[in-house]
Amino acid sequence: MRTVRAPATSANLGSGFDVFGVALDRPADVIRVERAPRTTIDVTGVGSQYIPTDPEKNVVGAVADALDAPAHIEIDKGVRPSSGLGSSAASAAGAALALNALYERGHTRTELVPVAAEGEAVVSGEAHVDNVAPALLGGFTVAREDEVTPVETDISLVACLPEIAVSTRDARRVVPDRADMADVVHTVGSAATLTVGMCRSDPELVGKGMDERLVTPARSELITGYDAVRSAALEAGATGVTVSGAGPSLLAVCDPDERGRIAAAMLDAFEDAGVEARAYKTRVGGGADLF
Ligand SMILES: Nc1ncnc2c1ncn2[C@@H]1O[C@H](COP(=O)(O)OP(=O)(O)O)[C@@H](O)[C@H]1O
Ligand SMILES: N[C@@H](CCOP(=O)(O)O)C(=O)O
Repeated sequence: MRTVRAPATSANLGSGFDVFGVALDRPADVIRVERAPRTTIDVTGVGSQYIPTDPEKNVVGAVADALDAPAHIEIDKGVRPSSGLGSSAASAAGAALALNALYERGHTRTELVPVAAEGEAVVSGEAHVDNVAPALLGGFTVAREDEVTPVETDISLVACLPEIAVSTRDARRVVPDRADMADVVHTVGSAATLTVGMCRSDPELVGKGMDERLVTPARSELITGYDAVRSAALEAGATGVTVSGAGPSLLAVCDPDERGRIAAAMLDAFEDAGVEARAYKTRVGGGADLF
């Protein structure tokens, strides 16, 4: 038997749609795998009632197929599904690392990124790697078609998850097909600023670099209370706030000591909008741990 703790992740960070991602030090899924003649799946934990156990429909089934590694797979969910916190990616990355060890396949973590992305294709229709890359490699990751670059960084965050479900598949449908050149130039400037901020562990630059006008405006409309919660976080000291992944979570960047105040302000603003929410005071963390 092998066990993996696989972290939540936050993709996009505003200006890096389908490119940027960070591993969060909490919450996380725990995946246990045991050799078996065919793949079977048990799911417990947060939101487990919404997660299929059919290997054709659960992300870990696609990962087991891709590695030719049938197993009994137990998933203890710490990352709620349809959260914008890489719930499906945590399970896919965790299963990839655990099954690779169980069957001694010998793949590196970097080689497991496209394997785990096969799981993402099951739920969102596309094998995007911006969540599975940080879930496996840790830190801040920049994903291109042909490679992923991980960067170690020390950045504090608050992730605020409202009791709203936004599926990644639905949130991809609202992304515009075309962009105005001025908005593209603005986004490139933001993405570059954010990248420098991550390399320097500078929350001011990271927060500034989240700003963009291509994808976030359409997606924020799917989140009740978004504008009020974002303003509350900025007033409480966040250096930048945006939609986490495809939503509905919001991600705020800040100094470590400001996390409590920002979390409270975001929860209050969601409550005023009639939405229950929970907040994670977190930071950019490491990749999945294999036990
Ligand atoms: N192991 C899994 N963990 C989480 N969600 C899963 C898993 N397997 C399949 N799913 C399905 O994936 C969808 C959630 O994925 P997604 O919409 O990408 O949300 P998130 O942003 O949290 O990753 C849900 O419909 C859920 O039932
Ligand atoms: N780049 C993807 C990221 C989806 O992240 P998730 O955590 O919401 O699954 C997108 O923006 O669609």
